[in-house]
Amino acid sequence: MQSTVIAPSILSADFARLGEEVDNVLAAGADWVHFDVMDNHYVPNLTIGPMVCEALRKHGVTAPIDVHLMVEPVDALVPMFAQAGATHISFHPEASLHPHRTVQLIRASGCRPGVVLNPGTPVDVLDYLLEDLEYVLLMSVNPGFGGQAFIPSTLRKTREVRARIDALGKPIRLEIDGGVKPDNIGEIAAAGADTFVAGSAIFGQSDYRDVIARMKAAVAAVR
Ligand SMILES: O=C(CO)[C@H](O)[C@H](O)COP(=O)(O)O
Repeated sequence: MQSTVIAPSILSADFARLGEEVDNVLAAGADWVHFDVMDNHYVPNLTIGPMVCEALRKHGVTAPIDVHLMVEPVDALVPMFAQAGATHISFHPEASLHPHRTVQLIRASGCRPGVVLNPGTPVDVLDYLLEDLEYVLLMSVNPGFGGQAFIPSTLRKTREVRARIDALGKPIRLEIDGGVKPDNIGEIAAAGADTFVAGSAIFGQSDYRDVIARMKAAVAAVR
């Protein structure tokens, strides 16, 4: 079983104080930094690029940086993020002309590859990709914005992908992103997830340590 990872999404951080916000969530017990890249093309929003990732590394952040590319096309950004200090890079397979080649490119760039399934994307997209991945990211909201409600069918999809990973027998992480909160993270973990992205649930609270501890306790109670 993979260790539990809590990955705060900096989409909900105070961007005017980003370095300090990231320091604070990591000091409060977060494991990874989740870095949402939106291009106003693949998704109807615009966020941050490799320069901000590099700035976090220069600021002294040493934790894994989990870059979620909500962009189309994908490949040109992969080496840029690898160079900027990303450790994990995930992308939406329908946004790449050759998704398997993109997986190879991420690995060749020195990062861990993941693919992202939107709420309406069938799990079959994993058929010929899963064995070459380090993680699968299931979106539990439609991508583009923080603060949306968790879509319940994600639990069924989480169980389906968990079964595929277990059948393969490889240490592939199963990450869930969107509407994850202390009061639903337990059932998400029980469905088979081990890696949890949370934006508004963490950055919307004043006490990051308390909310991260409550999330980890809820996961530990079912794993
Ligand atoms: O990828 C995302 C949106 O596309 C965000 O990471 C996600 O929505 C997290 O925000 P919240 O926890 O507030 O739902």
